[in-house]
Amino acid sequence: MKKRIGQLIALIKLYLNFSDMKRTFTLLKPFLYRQRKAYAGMLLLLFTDIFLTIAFAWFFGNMTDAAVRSDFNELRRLVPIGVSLVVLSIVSNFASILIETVTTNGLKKDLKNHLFHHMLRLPLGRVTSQRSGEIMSHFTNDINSVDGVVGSSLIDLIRLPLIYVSVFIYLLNINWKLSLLSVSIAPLAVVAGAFFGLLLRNNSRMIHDMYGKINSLLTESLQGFQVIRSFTMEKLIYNKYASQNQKLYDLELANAKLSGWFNSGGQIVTSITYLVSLCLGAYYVTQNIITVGSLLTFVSLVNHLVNPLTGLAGQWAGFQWSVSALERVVDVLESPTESNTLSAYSSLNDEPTSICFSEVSFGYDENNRVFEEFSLHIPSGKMVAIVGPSGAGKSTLLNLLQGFYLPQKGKIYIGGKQTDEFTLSQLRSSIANVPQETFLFAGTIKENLRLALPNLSDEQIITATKKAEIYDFIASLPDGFETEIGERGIKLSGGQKQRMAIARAILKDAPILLLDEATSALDSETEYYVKIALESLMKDRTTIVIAHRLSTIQHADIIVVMDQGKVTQIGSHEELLNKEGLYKRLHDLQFFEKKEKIVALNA
Ligand SMILES: Nc1ncnc2c1ncn2[C@@H]1O[C@H](COP(=O)(O)OP(=O)(O)OP(=O)(O)O)[C@@H](O)[C@H]1O
Repeated sequence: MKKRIGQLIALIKLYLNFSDMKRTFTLLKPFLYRQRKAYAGMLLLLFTDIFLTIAFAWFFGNMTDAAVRSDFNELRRLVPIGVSLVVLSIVSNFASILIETVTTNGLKKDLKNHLFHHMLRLPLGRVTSQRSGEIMSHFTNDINSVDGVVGSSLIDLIRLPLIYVSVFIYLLNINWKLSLLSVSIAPLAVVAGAFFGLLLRNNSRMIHDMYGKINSLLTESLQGFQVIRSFTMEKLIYNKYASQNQKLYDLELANAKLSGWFNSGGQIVTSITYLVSLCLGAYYVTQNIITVGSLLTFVSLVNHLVNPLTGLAGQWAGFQWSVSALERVVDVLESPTESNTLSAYSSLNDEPTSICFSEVSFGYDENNRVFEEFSLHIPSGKMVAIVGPSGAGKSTLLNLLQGFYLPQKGKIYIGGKQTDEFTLSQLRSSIANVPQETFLFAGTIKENLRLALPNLSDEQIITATKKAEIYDFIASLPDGFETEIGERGIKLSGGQKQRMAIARAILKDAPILLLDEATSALDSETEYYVKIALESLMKDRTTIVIAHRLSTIQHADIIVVMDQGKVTQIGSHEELLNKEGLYKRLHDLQFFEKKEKIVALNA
């Protein structure tokens, strides 16, 4: 019981905390402003709507009175007015639908573009720390839930009170006692609305979170489909999905019940008001206090007294639904980006350039450092190989150099200039990277190769693929360079993907070349030829090579041995072999392993 009261108090505090709403509207302000013309149109239609509401009630009452009096002249005068009102109503409805689409869908489109623009500029760590399904649900579910705070919902915040006041004033003129009695029920509707809004907001928040979770599960299931198959996880993953779906269903059901109660409450208030006005009004007619027409005008307008109140409360509920979705989007949009503009290729210079890490300290999380005061100088145009055990920080070094992460301490220099003197576009355009895992986009082979540089000619592409030893394979395909390779390049083998990545690096033609296990997926023969191509590519470039197989880096100008984020040895292959240390141990291990394999094959 105590716990429940505590929960309720926490909920009320949350509800009365308007900072989320403030954040949401700060986010929406420029997008609403962009639709200002449409909103001006909506305001115009709003006054037309109020005019039509009262005019129809007036028309209805006057027609009735004229009929009761058998006044044909009056009827003849009224009919064209009625027709005009109907025409105006049709035009205004059509315009409302059109303007509603412009404001709501236009805003959603702009907001989605803005979110994607922002997401593309977020630091890598921020994006990779969130599950991709969660991010997807911002675009699919969260932004699409914006309807409660924009378009007609926003205008309703003005429209409903205005209708309320206008109708009330008009009804006062008919009979003030009847009018006052009709509005006496108003506070009940307001209190009920506020209470249901409170419950709905909390539920809405949980529903949006659940959408995010389910989206994540679905995305991961598709991405890891092969793993699911090989570990026979189908039943497990299905049960997880079904259970999350059940939770979503329960939450949505609870929401529906709340909305149901809320609507029924509104209906009760409306019906009571209607019945009371009708009974009392009928009595006034019998006493000749008001005419039959006035009574009809009154009862047809009295709904507009209660509806704005229940409508406002309903608006409030929709508002809560939207705010709870948009605050998830605001969380992303408030994350600082690494640049103000979207990066695009920006050539710096083709000259080989030196690289220097000076007392760099870095950890993916502050308390868990990968590097502590790490320093390394790589002379311009040289090939440096980095070896060391798994987890030593080799790939992290390449991540830092490309500005994917920023060091917590220390500096990185390229050609004597600190990296933050370059724009991120310049920095990344001057580096060609062949990562450990090749990512290819769904599309054709040519489209994937064209990513390397803008305006590549077909000849350049053919030459690069020949150097990367992938041309013959591409030429053997029925569609050649136009072959679709599937999502993530699923239709290519690991070695083929790796050669595509090498071809891309050749095409990029950047002064710095990073090769992270770039030939690990190739068979010995292909590796031999690809290495020849890479060696010619390395000429006049500063190259960092990460390799586990020491046989592939024996000709490196400098070999750096890393262990636990520190340089433990540095020198040429021969120098390091003549010293006791990690390099010699790794070399001996690999050498004997190879020898054992040859002996086994010969046996
Ligand atoms: N995105 C990340 N977030 C958090 N920690 C990470 C991330 N990437 C790597 N690490 C951690 O940083 C350390 C260094 O990883 P890194 O990938 O640089 O090692 P490596 O020497 O390249 O290893 P390998 O030879 O296995 O590729 C490891 O302890 C790893 O767990």
